[in-house]
Amino acid sequence: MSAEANGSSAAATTAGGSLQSICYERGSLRLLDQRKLPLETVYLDVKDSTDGWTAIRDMVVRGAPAIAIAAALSLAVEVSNRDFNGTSEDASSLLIKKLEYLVSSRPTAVNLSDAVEKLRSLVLKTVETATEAKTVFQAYIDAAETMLIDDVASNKAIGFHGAKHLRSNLEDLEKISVLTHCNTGSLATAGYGTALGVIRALQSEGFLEEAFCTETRPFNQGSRLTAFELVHDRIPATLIADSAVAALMKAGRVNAVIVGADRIAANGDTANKIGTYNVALSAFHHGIQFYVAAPITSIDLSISSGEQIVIEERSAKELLHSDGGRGKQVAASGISVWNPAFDVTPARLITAIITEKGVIIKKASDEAFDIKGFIENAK
Ligand SMILES: CSC[C@@H](O)[C@@H](O)C(=O)COP(=O)(O)O
Repeated sequence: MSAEANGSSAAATTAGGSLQSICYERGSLRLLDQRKLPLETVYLDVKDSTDGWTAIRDMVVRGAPAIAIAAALSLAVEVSNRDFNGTSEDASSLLIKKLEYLVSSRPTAVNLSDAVEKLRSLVLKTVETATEAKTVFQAYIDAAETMLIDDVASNKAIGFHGAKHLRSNLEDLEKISVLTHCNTGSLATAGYGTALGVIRALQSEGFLEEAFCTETRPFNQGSRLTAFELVHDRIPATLIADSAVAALMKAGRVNAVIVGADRIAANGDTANKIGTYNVALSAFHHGIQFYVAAPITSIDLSISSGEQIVIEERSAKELLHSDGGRGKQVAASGISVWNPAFDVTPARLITAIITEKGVIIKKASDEAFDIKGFIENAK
């Protein structure tokens, strides 16, 4: 993976004005190094799946949809640029082996394993009729590129459904203030964002009073990335420490919470960035609506509850040192550390789940969601 320093913050902006963490054209993939934001805009060249795996594990690119797309495209670039003398079966085995490797980069977000499974099935289907390796590679590249395009459309639909739902649910308010946690914006997706996409939609409809973003320790996705996106889009916004959430709610300054998801179980239990559960408990105590905004690809119907979600644990250094592990030591030497990257918010604390197909709500008496039924009806 090679670094290409790119002097101005305009480098992280598309012609259309939205921030872009994944810059792709056939045969070339560059990822915005999110570890360096907001102070430096540096793109790293990703030449193959090994670079893709490293970029995901080391948090160059992060956020559930973005890591799935970056993984898929890193392999697309690898096969676009290589001379290959094998058969279609050889091409298929190579792709499947590399997909299995890519899925091992981070465990919690289901979007990555969902993308890998879809691409794997596509490769296996293609090889049934393809006689040449290049046909298998081409089918793979086309499918990976479609994932990039589809994600932006899906996020815009989440924004639309979310804003509509919140406007009707909070119709007695002229404008609302929304709290979010972690980063779920353009940087965490192919563009626009999920929870932050809903905030963008509320803002463009004139219904947003103010957005609050938490720091999201220890990696500071909120203070470094969400704050960066909110300032970039000129959305009225205030940064708070994670520990200020309850006080902010008690002061009556939040009307709704909207967060993203890394994996949603069939009953609606949701894994998201560590600290989300604290925010949900606080919202529940203060009678504030708590929404999850995520694409259908973040739903894992193979697990019945959040207890089955594997939670990634990250390096102690992220807590022991400042700047998410990249700065100087700030904790006492010798202390032991527990650093889970995600937690699970139980479905009973979640008001509704906003997807690109509409909003999943509970029956009044239910604590869980019927997500399977919703998806079947939405087909
Ligand atoms: C649209 S991104 C949704 C989630 O992936 C996001 O809220 C989150 O938890 C990201 O965690 P990260 O560790 O930064 O990858």
